[in-house]
Amino acid sequence: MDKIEKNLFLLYEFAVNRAGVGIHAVDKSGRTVIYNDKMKAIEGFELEEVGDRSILELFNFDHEESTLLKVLQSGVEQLNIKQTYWNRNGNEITTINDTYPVFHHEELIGAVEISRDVTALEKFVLHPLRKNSSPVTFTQIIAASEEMKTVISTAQKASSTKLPVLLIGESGTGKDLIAESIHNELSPTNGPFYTLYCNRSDAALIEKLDEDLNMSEAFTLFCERIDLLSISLQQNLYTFLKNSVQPSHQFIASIGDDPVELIAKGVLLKDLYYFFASFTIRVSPLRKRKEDIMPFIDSYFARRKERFGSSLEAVTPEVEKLFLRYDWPGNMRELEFLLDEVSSLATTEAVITYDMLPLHFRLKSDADKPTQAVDFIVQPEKELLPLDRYLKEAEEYYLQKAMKLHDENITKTAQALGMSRQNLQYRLRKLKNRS
Ligand SMILES: Nc1ncnc2c1ncn2[C@@H]1O[C@H](COP(=O)(O)OP(=O)(O)OP(=O)(O)O)[C@@H](O)[C@H]1O
Repeated sequence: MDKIEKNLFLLYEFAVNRAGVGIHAVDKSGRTVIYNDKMKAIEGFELEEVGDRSILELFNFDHEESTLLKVLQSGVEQLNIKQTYWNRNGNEITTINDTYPVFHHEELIGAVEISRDVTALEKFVLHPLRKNSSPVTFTQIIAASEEMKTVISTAQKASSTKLPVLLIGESGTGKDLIAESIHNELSPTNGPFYTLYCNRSDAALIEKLDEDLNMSEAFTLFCERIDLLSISLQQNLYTFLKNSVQPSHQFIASIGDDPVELIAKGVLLKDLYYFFASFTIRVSPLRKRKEDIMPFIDSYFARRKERFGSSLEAVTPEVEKLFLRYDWPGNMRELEFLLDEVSSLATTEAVITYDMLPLHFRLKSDADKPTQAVDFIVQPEKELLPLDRYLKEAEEYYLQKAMKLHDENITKTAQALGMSRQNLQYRLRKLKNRS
């Protein structure tokens, strides 16, 4: 490389690494030649792990499953392909990908994938019922169970003291909703409500908090899932919080598990825990307060009717029984997604019947009735599924069970299933995209 070319290369390299989109380029044999910083953040790989390795080897998938390879083979671009998956660090990511073949003098020399991380946007779009409506208040939180009633009354007390609050609960139990309700209950009212999505925060973002938050106006800062930040970023966050404490600001954080265990495992900084722990609110998983299920469904139908004129207003007793028996590992979020899925397919129906439930849910929720599994698969009165669809559903069911058995640990599950970690992760990601 002469000097001009070398300088140009350095400039390109600089630009590629500062780009706000993920860039992954492979040469014509499928070997990775460019893997920029944003792509590393999205997928959770390091260049050393990816560089000079074929993507087939890296992700352990078949030719037809990789868009980069598809494009290499066909020479045809693939645009706007949306993917949602868990990256290598266990974070759920949604990207929109454009993949292009690259030609030089009409000869194909490689392919480039450009990924836009739309995770935050997706989060916004996925909750149109909530985000487009008026600010969240305690009255919108379904609390039929004694557990949730206690949560609400403790949260109301917290908002009257303005002390920092720590919300503890599994994913999807409603911690965000409670945080926003505390903010909207404050008196006098606070200015803006900021959410720091810790599972997507990088060092720069935490450093920028100082610049981004206007310290002179009263605000609420909700640090969502601080346990997902690295310990060094938790330390940075703690330093920032300590220096910005003012009586007018409200600080709230959430974590996904018991703090004592998280501290013992070394994933939660003790100082940060103590900062928020003045008011600790534990939100039980939905399986421990099933009284909230049916009232939530009623309120879901009412909101849908009001916003979209939907005709749905009930579920059959059979579906109700199934919902009350099922454990809802994804809590209210899982129930809400399921209702979204069923409602989007409904036309004029007023009642959700068992047949309207998606197959993946029927398989999961019938899991505790193994003796009926065979009857369920082949029922004389129902049409048989095409084999490939059935196999896909069975794969999803089996992988989910295996993950649950190994506490959602990908490495252990992959070992048990006799496959590589990347292969399992890739399959889970693919199933997620289908659902
Ligand atoms: N008690 C409830 N009443 C009404 N809606 C609820 C309730 N609990 C949860 N939801 C709804 O379920 C979805 C998930 O809730 P939310 O995002 O608050 O959960 P979370 O505990 O903060 O999850 P994560 O830890 O993954 O951030 C949201 O759409 C929320 O509106």
